[in-house]
Amino acid sequence: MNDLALRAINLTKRYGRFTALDDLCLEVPAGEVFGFLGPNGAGKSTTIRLLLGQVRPTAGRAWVFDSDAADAARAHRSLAYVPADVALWPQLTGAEILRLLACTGPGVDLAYRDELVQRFALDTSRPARAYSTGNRQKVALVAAFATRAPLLVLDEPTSGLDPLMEREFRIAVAEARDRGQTVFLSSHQLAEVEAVCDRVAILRAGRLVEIATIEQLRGLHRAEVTVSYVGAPPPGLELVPGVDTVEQVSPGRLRFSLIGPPAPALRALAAAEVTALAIREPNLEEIFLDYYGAAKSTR
Ligand SMILES: Nc1ncnc2c1ncn2[C@@H]1O[C@H](COP(=O)(O)OP(=O)(O)OP(=O)(O)O)[C@@H](O)[C@H]1O
Repeated sequence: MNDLALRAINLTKRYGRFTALDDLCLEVPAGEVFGFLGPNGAGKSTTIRLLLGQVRPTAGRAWVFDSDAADAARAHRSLAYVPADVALWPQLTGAEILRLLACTGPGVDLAYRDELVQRFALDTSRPARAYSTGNRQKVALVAAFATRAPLLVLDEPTSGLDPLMEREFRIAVAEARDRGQTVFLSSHQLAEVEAVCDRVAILRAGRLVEIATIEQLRGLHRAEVTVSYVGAPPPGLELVPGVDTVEQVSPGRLRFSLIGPPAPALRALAAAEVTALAIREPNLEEIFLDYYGAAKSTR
């Protein structure tokens, strides 16, 4: 099987004169847990629909392993999909739905499925019409995680789950990774993406603005440094490359923001009698807001 689970080349979708997705180039290696982020309307669902072969690209192409994404019947043999709005057969019970879904995919680990039903505290004896949004989501997640499909495409999969179930979700993603499955996770839950993903892509107004590991993203964004010292403050700190907004928070205490490697700033600090130093790296939410803040006016 191909080493790439997903590949998009110049993938573009226009609706009339409006460009929902613009020239997306993306590669997701098999076995990776990949986060797909973007504000509302950025083009995440459009991308997923293109990857699933549900809409045709205006330009470009996409592949799921060796299959052209447009050949949905073939491509879907190697993936399981959890949509953002899970719709189930209202008259069937959870158990009947899980049995039905098991017949459609590339095979199911039944023992693991039963374990997931317990872990997600899902009452499978009830008809789907009686399920809450979160319970419908659980049925779809249990069905997806229990398949042996090499690729799991999850579109906002935890929006209806409570924190305990979110925790189960994170564990299930880690187990999928351990089995060698690839996970493509579109999410608004930035802490979740930060916790489970190897790499993330950030989409803004239909364009890919960043694709990197969380560590790399942190390196591109501001860390907040707080330094305590006795005697004279470190001289010339504001002139050091990467240092910005130096602020005296109290006598003997400075705070500044730092982008890039800390070595030049540390050399400058060495000139003072530093008694304490704290570097707080940005979390994914702050990184995302950096991009999002700059994007507000563009769509
Ligand atoms: N069938 C369509 N016809 C016209 N415009 C569309 C169509 N589908 C999507 N769009 C537009 O394309 C843009 C991207 O939509 P998309 O649903 O991909 O965003 P998203 O990132 O998934 O957003 P959300 O996080 O809100 O789900 C939006 O501005 C949307 O209005």
